[in-house]
Amino acid sequence: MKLLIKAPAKINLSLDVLHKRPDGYHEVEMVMTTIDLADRVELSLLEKDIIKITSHNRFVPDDQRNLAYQAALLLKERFNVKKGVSIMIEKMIPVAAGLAGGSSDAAAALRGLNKLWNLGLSLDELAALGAEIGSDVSFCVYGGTALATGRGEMIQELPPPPTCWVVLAKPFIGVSTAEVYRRLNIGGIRHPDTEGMIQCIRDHDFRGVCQNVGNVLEDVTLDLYPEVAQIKDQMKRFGADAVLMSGSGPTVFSLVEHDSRMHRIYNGLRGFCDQVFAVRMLGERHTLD
Ligand SMILES: C[C@@](CO)(OP(=O)(O)O)[C@H](O)COP(=O)(O)OP(=O)(O)OC[C@H]1O[C@@H](n2ccc(N)nc2=O)[C@H](O)[C@@H]1O
Ligand SMILES: Nc1ncnc2c1ncn2[C@@H]1O[C@H](COP(=O)(O)OP(=O)(O)O)[C@@H](O)[C@H]1O
Repeated sequence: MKLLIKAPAKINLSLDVLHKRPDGYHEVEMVMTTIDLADRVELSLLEKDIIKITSHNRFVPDDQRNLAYQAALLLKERFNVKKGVSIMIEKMIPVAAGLAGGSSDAAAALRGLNKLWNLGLSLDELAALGAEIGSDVSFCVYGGTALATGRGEMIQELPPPPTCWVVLAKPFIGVSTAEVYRRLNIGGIRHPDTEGMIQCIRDHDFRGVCQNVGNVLEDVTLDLYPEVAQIKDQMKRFGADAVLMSGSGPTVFSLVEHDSRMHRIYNGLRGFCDQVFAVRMLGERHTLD
């Protein structure tokens, strides 16, 4: 038996850090949404009791470091599964980009293996297991749009944001999330208006959403990699309605209402950056079918 699961990337429309916790993680408030840029995760049932990972992308680990492997191992150990799985990841999401590609692969593995191994778990149960793998995995289990709090694993569903284009550009650098959090000067943070963002999403107010985007990790990554600031400037010059770095970066995204501007930004950035995408947001949450 084989299953093909779509594992979409996320962007952070707003990302705030409230304080550093005693466990070393940071307490966050993030408005996140999934976009139509997705890895394809193919799961094949193996009678032999092994987890096998393959991917054609040389940046994707093919062993226990892979978050999808960790998802399979967690389910096997927790529910005493004696069957195996072969996981093939067709990577479309840039790696170490602030787009939660690895977390989304893990979430897809959780959703798919629930079916392949007949575990009968709910999305809430899968999301709780996902939190054991990484802070972004719970959100990726549900997909859609949400407010994420705690260290990112506490998820409250939100309605989809107003329809627009999302143009993404990733420079040829990878960013360490741990390092970006470590370098953050919590005392100097200018906090985004998370409540304002949520209200604008509820009101279908595109201008308001654009005015309320904000990411407190942006300055840290901009200091480390000036090319991220250059991409932001380019997107603004080409007429983006809003421009922000996603997560810990280095991917920058712009929100764009009109098709003609989307084309202008996409074409302008392609000469400047190695990975550029123009996609829609995915409004709906995943379902267990
Ligand atoms: C910044 C964000 C925003 O969505 O995404 P990315 O840029 O990774 O996509 C997330 O907070 C990243 O989530 P994720 O990448 O799952 O983080 P984890 O694997 O749990 O943690 C990696 C490291 O980041 C730091 N970390 C992560 C989350 C958090 N709330 N506080 C932290 O301090 C910790 O040092 C941890 O060791
Ligand atoms: N399935 C996976 N896809 C991509 N990277 C993975 C995966 N599993 C583990 N990793 C590791 O996780 C790191 C962060 O990758 P990724 O999830 O793409 O970025 P981010 O945390 O910035 O959203 C990578 O450097 C890679 O070594």
